[in-house]
Amino acid sequence: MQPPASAGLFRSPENLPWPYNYMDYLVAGFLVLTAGILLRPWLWLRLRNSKTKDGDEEEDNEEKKKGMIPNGSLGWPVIGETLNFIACGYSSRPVTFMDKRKSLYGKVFKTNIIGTPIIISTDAEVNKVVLQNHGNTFVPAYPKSITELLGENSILSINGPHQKRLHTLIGAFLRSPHLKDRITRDIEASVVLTLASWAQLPLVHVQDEIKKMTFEILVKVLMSTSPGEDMNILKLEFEEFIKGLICIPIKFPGTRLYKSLKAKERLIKMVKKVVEERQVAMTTTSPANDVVDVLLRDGGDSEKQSQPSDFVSGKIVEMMIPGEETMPTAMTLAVKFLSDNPVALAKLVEENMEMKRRKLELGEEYKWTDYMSLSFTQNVINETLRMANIINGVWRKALKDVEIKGYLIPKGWCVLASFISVHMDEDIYDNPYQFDPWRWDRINGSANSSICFTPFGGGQRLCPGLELSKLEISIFLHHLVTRYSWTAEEDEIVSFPTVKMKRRLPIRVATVDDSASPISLEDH
Ligand code: HEM
Repeated sequence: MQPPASAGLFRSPENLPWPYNYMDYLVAGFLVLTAGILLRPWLWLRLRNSKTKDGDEEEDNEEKKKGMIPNGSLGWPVIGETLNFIACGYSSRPVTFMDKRKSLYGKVFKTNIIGTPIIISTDAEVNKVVLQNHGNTFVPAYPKSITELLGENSILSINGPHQKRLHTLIGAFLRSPHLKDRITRDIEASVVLTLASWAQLPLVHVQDEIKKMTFEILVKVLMSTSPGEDMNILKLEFEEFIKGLICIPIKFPGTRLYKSLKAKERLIKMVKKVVEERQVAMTTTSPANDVVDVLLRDGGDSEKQSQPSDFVSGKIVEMMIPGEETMPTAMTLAVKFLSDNPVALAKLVEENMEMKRRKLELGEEYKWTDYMSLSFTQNVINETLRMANIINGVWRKALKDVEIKGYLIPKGWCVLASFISVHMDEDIYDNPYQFDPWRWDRINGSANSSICFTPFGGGQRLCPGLELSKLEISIFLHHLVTRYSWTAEEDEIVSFPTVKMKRRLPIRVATVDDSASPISLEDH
């Protein structure tokens, strides 16, 4: 019998026996194997969630007892719903991905992104539970490139008592009035100089120009290094290092990940030099001046031992990551939203000019508490953070089966607690796409305000830089609006892979009031 003309994946060249030649078997075998491997997670997900007629009754009951895996679609094999997720991220409304599924399946739904089963929560109460756990139920889940670059013991990925201890230690320092008193002067100096330089330029790309300033402030807080040659090298190495945070996780000479790991080594070496010098001159009598001091002194009382310099240098480099990108983005977007909302800007100018006049009359310099007492300015900052969604949610992995509000999150699955969905939910915020700083006068103090507003996360991993960030933005806005005016060119926000201005927010700055001020360039 002859094979049909189309039979065989590779047609037998001559008279090899029917049905197929050895190449056909090889290729068919390969395809079956590949399909098997690729389909496995998808099939597993289907099976895990389906209630088959002949399914194990005991397991079925157990599932009922524990709640149900949320509804949703797992999309295509392997790629799941990744393409749609990314496409929405690139659009002007990244929350569309969530909104569409929320209307189909409810506030908590399942999906599959890059072959990973994920439960996405757009429910503020579920998010609260995910954030609040103590590291024994949910652990941070980052892409492989990030875990490689952070290392196993990074402050961003460790769990349990060690994380709690470090978090408390660093948080207490960053919130301390001693730091805020001291750092206010440094922030003012950087802001005043930066803004003065902007007024000299024909066009300022806020997103780029602001980065230098926020990095300098961050490094001052972490290790007291002042602007200069070392700072410039540190910044260059850091930029090289973070380029690898989102990349293909392949590590050999020439790859992005490899270059970033090398930059991290050089960065740690530079920081270590500062740490070792500090170790020699260390006293414990005066309050800690920076995070290096805090970490070196840790354990001084109870264990009578300082942390080794390797450990401290590693932590300092890791702490540059969460502060470096978020701060400039928050300030850039504040400028953007104010440019688009002249009424809010006028109110902001009024409040800040009023404080400036008062301080001048009293002949006092600003205290950090003055900046933080400006209620409309704080409203502007909250509204910016709500709409900006710089960290649009946090990813966690479940260490065991967990039930929240009747939803089962199975062991091994990822959960995305979506902050952006809550921040842009019209049932929570009326006209969520409208920049309305006045809304915070209505919201503040209401029952759900804290769980529905989480730009800094919450629970065990609540951002320890929260208060410092707000202080820094307040100082920046104060000096911007009391001394300068600006016109912004057309630009739009993009949200993927991180929040950015498409054209880096070009503005033209003009000096409106260089008269006497509690702060002047000469002070610095
Ligand atoms: C507008 C600015 C900022 C935003 C929106 C922001 C947001 C966040 C969020 C959402 C988290 C929680 C991540 C999670 O739960 O996995 C976080 C954690 C963290 N942030 Fe910030 N952050 C900002 C500025 C800063 C600054 C200036 C610093 C440093 C001085 C900082 C240091 C940290 C650290 C160390 C963590 C990890 C805490 C832990 O896991 O224990 N952040 N931040």
